[in-house]
Amino acid sequence: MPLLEVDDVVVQFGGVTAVDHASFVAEAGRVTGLIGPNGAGKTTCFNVITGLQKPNRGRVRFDGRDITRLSVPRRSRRGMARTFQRLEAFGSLSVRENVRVARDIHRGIAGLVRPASADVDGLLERVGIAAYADERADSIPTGTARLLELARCLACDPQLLLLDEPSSGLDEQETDAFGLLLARLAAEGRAIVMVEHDMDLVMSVCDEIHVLDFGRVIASDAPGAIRANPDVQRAYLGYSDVDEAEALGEQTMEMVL
Ligand SMILES: Nc1ncnc2c1ncn2[C@@H]1O[C@H](COP(=O)(O)OP(=O)(O)OP(=O)(O)O)[C@@H](O)[C@H]1O
Repeated sequence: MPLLEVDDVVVQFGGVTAVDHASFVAEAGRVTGLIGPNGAGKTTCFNVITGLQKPNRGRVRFDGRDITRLSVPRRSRRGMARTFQRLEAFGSLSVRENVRVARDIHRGIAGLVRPASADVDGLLERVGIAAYADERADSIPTGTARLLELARCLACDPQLLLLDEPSSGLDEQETDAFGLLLARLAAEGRAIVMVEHDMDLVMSVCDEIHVLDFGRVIASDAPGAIRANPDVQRAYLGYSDVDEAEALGEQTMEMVL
């Protein structure tokens, strides 16, 4: 049974259908990509999964239970954590304090009585930002701040980790290290769902990819099959361009996606 099931979800904003009967799953132990052109509905799906957006129809199930009506905090307590496209760290706190706050809140009363500084430093080490532990969060580079947000999620020891464009701001070397970290986090039994525009990262780290276009899931498959899927090519390139790309040969199309 998949850890996360999104079942026939529809979200409308006035006349705009942001998510259109979307169904997809994410399994524990795997990295799942959610990709699609700008405005395809990826972040709205994340908002529905985490409870920030009420769907007009459809269900979300987590670990076999219907959570469609659960509040954001209750979903978090069940084992979900997410990052946002826009950085959301507490700017005036240090990097270490940001992670400690997440850890202590997650541990509740126990966290207030016995703050877990050793675990916090271990998490900073794990995501590769220990050198920034004492820096203010609003003074660190964007890529480092994204890793800080990942560390804050991990402080809640989530079963499901939802990452919204986690590699933006990372350089090539940091992105490679980040891909390896994601694979290790999944190998621990977590389900990771990632919205990401860096196709090299998506193709190298994801076990399965769901492609959204105008709110609809147009393909769900392994990376190789997604790359070769003509509907996916069309969604990214546009109809006229795909004909042109086909004329130029398959290799050209593969380079685009
Ligand atoms: N709160 C809102 N009110 C009105 N329209 C919205 C709202 N949130 C999203 N939309 C619209 O819903 C559609 C899907 O948006 P969404 O942000 O989910 O797409 P996305 O795939 O995450 O895009 P991007 O890759 O650019 O972040 C877009 O047309 C967007 O303009």
